[in-house]
Amino acid sequence: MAQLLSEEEIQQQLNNLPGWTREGAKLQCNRKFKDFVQAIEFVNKLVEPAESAGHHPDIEISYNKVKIILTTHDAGGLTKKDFDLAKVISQIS
Ligand SMILES: C[C@H](O)[C@H](O)[C@H]1CNC2=NC(N)=NC(=O)C2=N1
Repeated sequence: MAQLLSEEEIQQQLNNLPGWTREGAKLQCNRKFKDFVQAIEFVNKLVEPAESAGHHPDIEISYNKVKIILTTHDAGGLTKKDFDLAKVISQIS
């Protein structure tokens, strides 16, 4: 099972991850698109990297806005897996 990161490690990782905030045991990112279709296209692009990583974000879609939430459920908090996937998601437009 992935190891929970220390408070210091979490802060270090967050400093290298613009656009993401930490909400307790979760990482969160809000993205806004032109319309619903573009928002769904973005969500579709997350499927392959999430499946490859065996790690799956919670996703909230509201018309043209997408909220992505990452946490490692089986570890009960934030692990390297969350930050690794967050970095990949940040590269997707
Ligand atoms: C067995 C399977 O790999 C696990 O249940 C994975 C699946 N995807 C997951 N995704 C997330 N975000 N957290 C997990 O702990 C998690 N666990």
